[in-house]
Amino acid sequence: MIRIVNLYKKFGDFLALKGVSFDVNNGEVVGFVGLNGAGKTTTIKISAGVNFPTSGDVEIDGYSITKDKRKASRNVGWVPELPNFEPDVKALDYFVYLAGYYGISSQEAKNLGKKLLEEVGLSEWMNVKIGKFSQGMKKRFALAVSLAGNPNNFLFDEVLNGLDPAGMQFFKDLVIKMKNEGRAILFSSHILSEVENIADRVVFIHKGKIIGIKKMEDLRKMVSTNIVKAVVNNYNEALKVAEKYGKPAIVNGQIIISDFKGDISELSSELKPYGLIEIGYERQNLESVFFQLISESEKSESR
Ligand SMILES: Nc1ncnc2c1ncn2[C@@H]1O[C@H](COP(=O)(O)OP(=O)(O)OP(=O)(O)O)[C@@H](O)[C@H]1O
Repeated sequence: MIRIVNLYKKFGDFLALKGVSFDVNNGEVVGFVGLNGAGKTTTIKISAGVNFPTSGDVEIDGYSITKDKRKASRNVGWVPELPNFEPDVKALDYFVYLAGYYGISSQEAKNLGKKLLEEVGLSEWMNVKIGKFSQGMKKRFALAVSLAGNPNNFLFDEVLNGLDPAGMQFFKDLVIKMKNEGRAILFSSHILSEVENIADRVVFIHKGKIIGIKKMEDLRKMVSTNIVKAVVNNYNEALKVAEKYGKPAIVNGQIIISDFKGDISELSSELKPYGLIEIGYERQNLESVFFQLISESEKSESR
């Protein structure tokens, strides 16, 4: 189990994490979703023990990553967004070297490396230098390394980014397998629909704060069809009009009215004086639910 407790992280004067707390239970996949720069990687690096929090802590199966780092980090595997390995070393040799950190002897590591590199689809590449690997192959290699200590908890940071469809399916299938084995998995993405078929719950982060924790089934229920989108010149006045028709918010320079009630042609006439450019029903998808949460959080922030 991964327990993230009130994490704060400062980079100079910039507060990148502002009290991040949530749990990932055993046998659960938690999607960790936020826009670029939201704080996902910072949270994950702290949880992996490769970065320190300014305050707060992460417990991995009860071990504190700040006070009992050795035990905690042994129990967590981490697949980074952009794995960075020594380019001139062959995959299997590198695996043996890295497995040394887990206290695995070199003969044992060699056998384990062969098995794990095969499992992640790199059997043909064991004696090839990592510098020759594509980004997707580096992620598979990072996965093999993270499996070396057979940890019960995993952190996947934007692993699907830049992968081909076969690579994406490989990682998704693996995550489901790990979940069924009872492991705790935190899986970050900036695209909610990417985690749709694997996550049990989704933790939304925005500007260093958790802005919502939702069960996947509840998120699906939120995807309704009664959404209207309008583009106007004068947003402030148009917003007041839109309030009569539902719950409006400005998202990406558009007025998005959720829970829309009424007649769209009447609204269209009412918005004309405010420079109406475009209006129509929005095909609602999971991503609009994500943007809705962001816009609600921005609104409450400005209050
Ligand atoms: N080493 C650092 N020094 C200064 N600022 C940093 C550093 N690392 C991250 N930040 C800042 O902290 C914020 C959160 O960054 P982080 O990488 O955690 O976001 P993210 O959600 O993972 O985004 P992305 O999807 O782009 O990776 C950003 O504003 C980023 O610029």
